[in-house]
Amino acid sequence: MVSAPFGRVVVCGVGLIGGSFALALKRQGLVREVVGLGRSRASLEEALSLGIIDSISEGWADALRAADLVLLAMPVGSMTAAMEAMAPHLEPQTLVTDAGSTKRDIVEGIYTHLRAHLDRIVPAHPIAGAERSGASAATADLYQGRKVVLTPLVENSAEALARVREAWGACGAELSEMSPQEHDRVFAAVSHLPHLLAFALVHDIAERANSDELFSFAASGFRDFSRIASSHPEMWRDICIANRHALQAELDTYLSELAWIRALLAQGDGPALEKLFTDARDARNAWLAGHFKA
Ligand SMILES: NC(=O)c1ccc[n+]([C@@H]2O[C@H](COP(=O)([O-])OP(=O)(O)OC[C@H]3O[C@@H](n4cnc5c(N)ncnc54)[C@H](O)[C@@H]3O)[C@@H](O)[C@H]2O)c1
Ligand SMILES: O=C(O)C(=O)C[C@]1(C(=O)O)C=C[C@@H](O)C=C1
Repeated sequence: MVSAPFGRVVVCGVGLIGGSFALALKRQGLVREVVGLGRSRASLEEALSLGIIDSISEGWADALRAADLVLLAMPVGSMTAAMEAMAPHLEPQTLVTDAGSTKRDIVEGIYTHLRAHLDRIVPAHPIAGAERSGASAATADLYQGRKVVLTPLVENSAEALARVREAWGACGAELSEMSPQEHDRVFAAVSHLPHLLAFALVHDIAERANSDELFSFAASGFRDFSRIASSHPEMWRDICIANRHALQAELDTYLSELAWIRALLAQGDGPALEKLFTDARDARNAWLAGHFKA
């Protein structure tokens, strides 16, 4: 239950994630106007024509005037600069959240550039998305029934935290909280590594002399494994660089697993291979059925 509407909401980076947030709040009747801010005039015009935003702002000074809530939804590598630019214009009533896929770097940026506003900046990460990007991919129900992880700052006021929880909750999300460190470790394993592997496999196939032949026979197994290699390269560059330490650790663990599997193949050890596949299938099926400790 949301206690009061948000009035003026500013979305910086009106793509899949920012656009879906705006549409969800609009559908709930929780916002009087959504102001869009971004890097590309053409994509903001598109968001305007799709009814995702109500106006385009030329800069932070104009956008932040009487703003109730700001969502930062551009690639994580651009967020720190945005924080620096917005700092002089942030008014005392304005709440800020973000949608960045990494959290340690975002929290570091907040402490560097928005120190005077720590009570009301609540970092977040919606665990929902797609390989598609841009305003035209945005939908009002993207967050419905999906998780949003908040990494609140100790300085957050109870009221600010409650209001930001209300905003994401109104989008239909289930909320949880963790530290930025834990967040980045968890998502290195279950989001960032899988994307890296998908990009790597497709890149490897594409670079081969007989890639046309290989692609011509690739079917649904390849399609399922590689779907996320259609994701936005800039976004994933930024995520991988921001979380590179945790990601390298995950990559090392994965390389050990591959080395073990390679050894089983070299030994022709069918039973061990079958056990590994059975364990993996059982684990995935249990995950699909929601059988895991929360
Ligand atoms: N796509 C996903 O599955 C997903 C899921 C959860 C979180 N995220 C995070 O959400 C953010 C946005 O991702 P998306 O999928 O909406 O990407 P997107 O490409 O659909 O949208 C990003 C928007 O930001 C704009 N932009 C780029 N650089 C900018 C800058 N310096 N200043 C202002 N605007 C800028 C782009 O023009 C674009 O409109 C990223 O931080 C990403 O890590 C993405
Ligand atoms: O569904 C997809 O295409 C996604 O990649 C979404 C996904 C993920 O599950 O890894 C990607 C990045 C995010 O930060 C959160 C969600």
